[in-house]
Amino acid sequence: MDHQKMLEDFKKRFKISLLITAPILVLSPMIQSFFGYTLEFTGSKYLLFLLSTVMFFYGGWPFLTGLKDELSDKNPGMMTLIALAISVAYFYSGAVVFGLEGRFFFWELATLIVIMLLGHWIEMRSVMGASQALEELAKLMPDQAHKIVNGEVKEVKIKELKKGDQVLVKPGEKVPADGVIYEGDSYIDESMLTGESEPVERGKDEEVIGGSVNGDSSIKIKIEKAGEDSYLSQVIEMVKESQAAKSKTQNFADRAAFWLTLIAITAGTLTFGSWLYITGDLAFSIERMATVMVITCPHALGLAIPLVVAVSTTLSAKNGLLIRNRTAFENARKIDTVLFDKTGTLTEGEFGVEAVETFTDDYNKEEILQKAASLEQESEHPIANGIVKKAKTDEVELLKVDDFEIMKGKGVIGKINNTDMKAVSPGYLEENNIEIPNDALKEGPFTEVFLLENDKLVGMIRLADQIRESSYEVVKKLKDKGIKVKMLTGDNQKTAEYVSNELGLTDFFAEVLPDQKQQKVEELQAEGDFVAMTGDGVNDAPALAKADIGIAIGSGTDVAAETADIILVESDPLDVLKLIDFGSLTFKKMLQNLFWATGYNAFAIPLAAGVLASFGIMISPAVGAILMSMSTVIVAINAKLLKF
Ligand SMILES: Nc1ncnc2c1ncn2[C@@H]1O[C@H](COP(=O)(O)OP(=O)(O)OP(=O)(O)O)[C@@H](O)[C@H]1O
Ligand SMILES: [Cu+]
Repeated sequence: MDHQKMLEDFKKRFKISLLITAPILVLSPMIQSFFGYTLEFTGSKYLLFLLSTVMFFYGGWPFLTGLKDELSDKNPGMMTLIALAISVAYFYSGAVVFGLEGRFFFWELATLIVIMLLGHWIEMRSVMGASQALEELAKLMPDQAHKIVNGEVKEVKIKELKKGDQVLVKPGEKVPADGVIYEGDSYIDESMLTGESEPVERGKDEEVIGGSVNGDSSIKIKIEKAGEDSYLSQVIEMVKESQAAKSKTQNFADRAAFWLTLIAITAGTLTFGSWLYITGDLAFSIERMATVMVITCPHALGLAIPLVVAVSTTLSAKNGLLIRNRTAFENARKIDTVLFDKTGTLTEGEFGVEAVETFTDDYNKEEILQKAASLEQESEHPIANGIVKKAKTDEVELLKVDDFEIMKGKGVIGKINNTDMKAVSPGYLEENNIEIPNDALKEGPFTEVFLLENDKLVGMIRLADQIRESSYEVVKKLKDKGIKVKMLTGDNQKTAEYVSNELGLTDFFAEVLPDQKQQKVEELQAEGDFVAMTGDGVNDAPALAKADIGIAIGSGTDVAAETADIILVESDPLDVLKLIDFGSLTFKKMLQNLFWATGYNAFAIPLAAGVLASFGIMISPAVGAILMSMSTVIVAINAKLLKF
């Protein structure tokens, strides 16, 4: 049954049970003596029994079936407790009707069931409120889109959109799917998707995400990803998965709920035994036992963590933190070292060519660029992109390359006109004892690529990458928190040192080959550090997987960073701070909820057991039920109060 139906069911059962409770109260001897009237006629006690039977089976049904489910799962919990309590009350009273010495519990039974139903109904509403957060995400998608067919605008349902369709997005409307603008430009508000507070300007050939809100001018977009492939659908899917998966904290809470149930049954039985021994009053002892079982019901405990999870994962997703592994996220408070990848993480990862040099008379500068760019055509590396881009703007013709190969972390290799050519790092030159010309390596955010012909150095291209504006802030703030900030890069010592000094890093590791990054993480872990690794996810995958917390900086709509625990959608290193703060906050909420849910038993159980009976303080099973429902509602409200 889905939640909405269950909610309706509880409501109906509550109302009908409430109606049946009225005559039960009127017919109950105890109520009568309290109000000083007598209503007894032949068979009146059988009528009372009949009404209570209806009450027990109709009103108590959700709890009785719950008992069956829990026992067949071998996981006794709150339904078991409630079912036990009402069964004891019902069968004992029934026995009294048919001759056993004692008194009836019918009115207690009725009020207990009514309050339990009401409590679970209210609870469910709070619970649904908290878990509705995910539906809010789904609601970000509009229902309709204006598709452009042969120049005419046609209204279509979102579901009908396919890759390649052209749609018009009017001012103020939501973008219906992920796509690329082919006409117009506008400011796009992505705050609901990524947490980026300022609208961003997007023009021709730039990407827009489905669910974001168009600013004040019309744009036309060509759809790249619609339906299930769209960014938003993937995010929702991911949030669902991470909500369904259990974190360590969740497992702990589940175990605690199980133990609490056992404690409740034990405490109930002990209470029963003790009172029976002390007073010899069977009825009184049963009432105390039922109250203990009801009040100890671990309902709040069962919900303490899932409610926080529901709120937390959705809030994170809305703010551009996609959580794939919740245990890692909840561990964010433990981070004492953050390891950043350099290129594309601390720096923009967009290389511009600063200078082209030639070291021989056989080549002019343009030829150096031409050969290098030709080699780099096939590579996806940001350095390669920078070089190829420069060649294109300079309108340099690119040559055909044979036997192209990538030397990971070192450069590229290939044949041009049957001559071996390489574009490589300074590290490669050192390894092969090729002398690097004086002054070739310049101080600054520069990366040099050397061109070799038949292993002879012929030229060089110097590229520059910018340090991200926000890197300065994130390093400072992390250090203020007492967290060590280190950098890992495949780039050369000199560049790494420059960036490290600029940013004020704790430490850095340069010329680390892609397959050594993971080892570095291990080394730090061996020193006892709890390491968060932040990288762009492409060549950092093993290191991300190895780190205690792997954080991928996914650019734009790329959600597919498979090995990371957490993905930062905005590609902003500052989000690492948000992650640590929000992760710690989420964990704190969970602890608070666990405390509320378990701690309240410390006073509730003795109270219910009648420890204060000699002071005249004693609560009925129904009041016990009110208290137990209240503790659940408090837990739900506390979860809902979580703020990003
Ligand atoms: N396609 C390429 N062309 C030329 N040189 C390359 C190429 N790919 C890698 N290199 C050289 O190898 C070095 C290390 O590259 P690698 O991909 O391991 O690190 P990176 O991605 O540049 O830096 P980071 O580790 O900070 O992300 C580069 O700095 C560059 O000198
Ligand atoms: Cu409960």
